Amino acid sequence: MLDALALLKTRRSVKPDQLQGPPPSAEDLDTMLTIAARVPDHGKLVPWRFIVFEGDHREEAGAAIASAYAAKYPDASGDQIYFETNRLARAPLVVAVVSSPVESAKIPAVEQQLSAAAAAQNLLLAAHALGYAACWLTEWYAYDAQVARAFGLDDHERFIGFVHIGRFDGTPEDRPRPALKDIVTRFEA
Ligand SMILES: Cc1cc2nc3c(=O)[nH]c(=O)nc-3n(C[C@H](O)[C@H](O)[C@H](O)COP(=O)(O)O)c2cc1C
Repeated sequence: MLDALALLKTRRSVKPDQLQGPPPSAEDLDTMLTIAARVPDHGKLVPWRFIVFEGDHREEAGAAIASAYAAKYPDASGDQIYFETNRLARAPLVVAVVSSPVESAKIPAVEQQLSAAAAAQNLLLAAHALGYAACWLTEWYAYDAQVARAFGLDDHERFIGFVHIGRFDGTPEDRPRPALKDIVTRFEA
C-alpha cells in the first residue's frame, strides 16, 4: 500500500483499452465505493449515487448505448455499432457517478454537482490506493438523454462520469503538470 503522499503524487489515468482484468473483487469495490461516498457534502444531502457495470451487464448496457447511437446516426456502420456496444466492456468494471441533486432552499445545485465530482475523484484515488488503474470519462453517452433513461436516471439526474477501472502492468507514463508559478498567486491588498 502506498503512503498517502506517494499515492496522491502518482495517480494517473489509464485509458480503458489499456485496462486489464481481473476486475476488482467485491470487497475492493465496496472499499472504493465507501471512499467515494466520503466527500464534502454541504447540507449532508447525499446528492449522488453510483451505478456499477460488471460482467455481462457491461454488454447489455453497451447495447443501450449502441441503440442511442443508432438513433442519432441512422447511417452508422456495423463497426461503429459494434464499438458502441463494447463501450463499457473495454474495462473490467465501470462505475457511473450520478449527480442526483436534492431540492434545497439553502444548497445550490452546483454545489451538489461539485460534491458528485469529488466522489468521482475519490473513486479514482481509492482505485489507485488498492493497486488498480482507472480513468474518468464522459464521452458522448454521458450527455445523451436516451442513455440516461436506459440506465435509470431520473429527469433531474445527470452523469458526472463513467469511471473505468482495471489493472495496468507497470507504471503509466506521466504527462506534464502545470507549474505552480503559473497557477498560484498570493493575494496582497
Ligand atoms: C469530467 C471529466 C470528463 C472526462 N472525459 C473524458 C473523455 O470523455 N475522454 C477522455 O479522453 N478524457 C476524459 N477526461 C480526462 C481523463 O479523465 C484524464 O483526466 C486525462 O486523460 C488526463 O490524465 P490524468 O488524470 O492522469 O491527468 C475527463 C475528465 C473529467 C474531469
